[in-house]
Amino acid sequence: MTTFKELNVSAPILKALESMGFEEATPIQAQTIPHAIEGKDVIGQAQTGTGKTAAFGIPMIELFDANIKAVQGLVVAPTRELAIQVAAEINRLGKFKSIRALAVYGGQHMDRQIRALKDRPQIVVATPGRLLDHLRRRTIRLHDIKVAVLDEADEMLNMGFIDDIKEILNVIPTERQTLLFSATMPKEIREIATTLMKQPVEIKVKAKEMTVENIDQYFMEVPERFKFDTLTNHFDIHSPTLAIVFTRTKKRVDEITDGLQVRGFRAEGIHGDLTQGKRMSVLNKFKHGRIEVLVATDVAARGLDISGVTHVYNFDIPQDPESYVHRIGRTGRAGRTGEAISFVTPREMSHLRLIEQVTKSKMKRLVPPTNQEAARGKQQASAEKMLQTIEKEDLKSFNQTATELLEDHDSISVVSAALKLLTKERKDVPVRISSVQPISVKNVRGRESKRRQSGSGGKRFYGKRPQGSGGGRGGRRQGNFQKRRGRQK
Ligand SMILES: Nc1ncnc2c1ncn2[C@@H]1O[C@H](COP(=O)(O)OP(=O)(O)OP(=O)(O)O)[C@@H](O)[C@H]1O
Ligand SMILES: [Mg+2]
Repeated sequence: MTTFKELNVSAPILKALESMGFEEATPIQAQTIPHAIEGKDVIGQAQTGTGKTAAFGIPMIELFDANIKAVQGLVVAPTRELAIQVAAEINRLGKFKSIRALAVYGGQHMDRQIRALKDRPQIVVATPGRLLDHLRRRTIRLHDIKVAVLDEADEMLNMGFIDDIKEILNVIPTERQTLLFSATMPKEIREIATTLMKQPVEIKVKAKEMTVENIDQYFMEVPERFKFDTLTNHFDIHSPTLAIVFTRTKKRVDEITDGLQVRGFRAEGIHGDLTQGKRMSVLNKFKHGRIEVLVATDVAARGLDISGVTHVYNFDIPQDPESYVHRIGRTGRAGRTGEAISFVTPREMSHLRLIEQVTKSKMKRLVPPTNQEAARGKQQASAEKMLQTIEKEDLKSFNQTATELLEDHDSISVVSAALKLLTKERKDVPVRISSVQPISVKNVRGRESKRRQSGSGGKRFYGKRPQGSGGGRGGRRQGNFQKRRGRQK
């Protein structure tokens, strides 16, 4: 265990860390902060939710001068929401040293951003497209940059972003320090990365699996046409509190969201075709628990830190193993537990095995729940509500009526009626989700060989990915109830 003081972090940052409730450095922080403060280039790889943001945020704040009114640090992140989140975390860390970070991203008014940039924040956290816009309009100067960070580095250096990143890095002085972070770093990407760096120190927090061990991983073999009913049945049994449901296309995000709403779940979708205002409002609702299910493309797969996500569903299994790691990493963060459930069509079983192999993790098979089990699950949730009321509430004022009821009716009928009233009628409206091609190892190989022909020699496909994600949360109440009854999960 390493304290931040032992890492020679200065007083204003220690004060901020204390106010944030960070008591000890996480392993990636303990291992990277000293090298980064020394001025070394670093490639840092550690599992999802283990504090990589502060691992690059703290050294930047330490190295920068609040009196210099110029952008001294740049963080590039793949999505707008992530840029906003990273800037917010850096602002919390830098508060007592007056180091400010500004998020610069697409979908926001250019004028407003230009004005904010004129205030000369010390750190800019940007998405690549918008940053290039500013560079071309000369509304941002990157000449004083001392440290450049690629968060989600492997994503930033895949085929979809590499040219933008090179264009950005070309503008930054070569004596810069470059820091790269991600939970995944495929070998091919690591090779590209090192060409952009100066003798980087490579830090890989040793872990048996690429995924976090406090996420329980499951899969269900379920034909495409039964996926949606399986999802709502699972919700009924586990009553998720906050869940993300990841799916492959924007269209499916919309369809699943609509279907969930029709069936009475508080769900909203997020994907790249929505306005920035809508994306933010959906995410905020989810963060504050005003919706229980977030349906998403991979746009929400990387980096987002939403506390209390209990369940991640892969409604569609992701194309590549890295995407799997990042998607399920939206739960089980900062030492918490979580569950990940992946739906796999029979033809995709070999793809699931490939994901297990690459991530060195094992998913346990779950049998898809039946409608009867779902109906019973909902009753149990109601029973749990009743038990909690018995334990916590003062029921004296109801006693007289209860006694009268029991004089005329047997207790089973009275309790059954109470349960019926408490249990939400399931709106069994048929929902049709338009189907997609199953992913198969063959598909992936096809793309690989295309990539090899283009001379990249990669083992897997790292092209621009579809954006999306989703989620939900589930059943602590239910779990307690079942435990009391001594039932297995
Ligand atoms: N030393 C610490 N002590 C306690 N909490 C911490 C510490 N460092 C970071 N955290 C918290 O842990 C959570 C996860 O951190 P962060 O988002 O930086 O993870 P990450 O490694 O970047 O994950 P991902 O790979 O998903 O991007 C955040 O809520 C963060 O505030
Ligand atoms: Mg991160």
